[in-house]
Amino acid sequence: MEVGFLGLGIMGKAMATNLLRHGYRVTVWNRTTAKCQDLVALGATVGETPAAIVARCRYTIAMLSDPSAALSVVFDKDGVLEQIGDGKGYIDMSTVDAATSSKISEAVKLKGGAFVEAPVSGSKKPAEDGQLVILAAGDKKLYDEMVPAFDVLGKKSFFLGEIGNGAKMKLVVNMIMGSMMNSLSEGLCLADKSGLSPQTLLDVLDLGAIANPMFKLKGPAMLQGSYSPAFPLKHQQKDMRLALALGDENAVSMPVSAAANEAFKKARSLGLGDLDFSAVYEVVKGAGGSGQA
Ligand SMILES: NC(=O)C1=CN([C@@H]2O[C@H](COP(=O)(O)OP(=O)(O)OC[C@H]3O[C@@H](n4cnc5c(N)ncnc54)[C@H](OP(=O)(O)O)[C@@H]3O)[C@@H](O)[C@H]2O)C=CC1
Ligand SMILES: O=CC(=O)O
Repeated sequence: MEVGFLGLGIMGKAMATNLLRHGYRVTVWNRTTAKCQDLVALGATVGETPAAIVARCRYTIAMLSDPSAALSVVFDKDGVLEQIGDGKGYIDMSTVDAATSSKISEAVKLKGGAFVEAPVSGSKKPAEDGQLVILAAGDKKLYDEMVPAFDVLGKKSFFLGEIGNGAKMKLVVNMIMGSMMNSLSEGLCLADKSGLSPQTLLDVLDLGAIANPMFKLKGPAMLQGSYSPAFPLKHQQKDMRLALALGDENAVSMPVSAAANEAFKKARSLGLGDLDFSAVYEVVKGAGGSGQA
């Protein structure tokens, strides 16, 4: 099966690599062309533009940073829309809001193509290991056709119905994750400032009812001040922002998430946006260290 792949960032590179390793023929495009080279070494072909990829491939997957990138790759010159049509499927796995997804879906359908949104839960390592959780919605026939590829990329796919439901589910999940990361950061700080060992706190957490893979994976690195990006902080803040907008639309009060978003915004303003989202710990530590008891 031949698949086009747009966007070779942290996630896209790992996902396209998995498809190649499982025997898919993959044609890749990335805005910064140099990032295609590692994939070419693994057997990928390079397409010159998103439109050229869609012209060549029956199915094209995108994994792009945010709503503006997702829209640009579809609607701009040499974009997906120029070549999408009957018999072609477009699958956007980026984390965006439901309105962005709906706009893309409507445009693709108007041209006779099929569209599935399929954001993923799981970071760089799950992407490398084919262990993502796929939150799909939209055209059910296209979804069914994509299941073999989703099975390569992930450990479980959910089909959530109409367009927008995948985007919303992903935003709810990441809103919870962002709040949890802030809570962990505050806990590590409080342990430290009150004379406890933060490492012992991690050990205690790991044995109790709130043990989770994120605390286990990120906690020790945070204590080392090591924030090599698996999930860039700027993307986590984008997800908090979009989740809060979903809360606005639905009149859901989310003070915990709003506070977490402020911490991520502060981290971005300090130039930490390209680090892992766990770098929000630096902001919390800074606040805790202000000496205002
Ligand atoms: N990293 C993670 O742990 C996870 C991320 N996600 C989501 O997946 C998506 C990708 O994340 P990730 O791979 O980490 O992000 P990266 O920042 O590593 O990659 C972003 C990709 O988007 C491309 N891009 C950005 N702006 C544009 C634009 N205007 N036009 C065309 N291409 C553009 C980049 O191209 P270029 O190389 O030229 O900059 C790059 O290929 C995001 O929506 C993120 O929220 C979901 C689950 C986990
Ligand atoms: O979106 C990030 C993730 O880890 O999932």
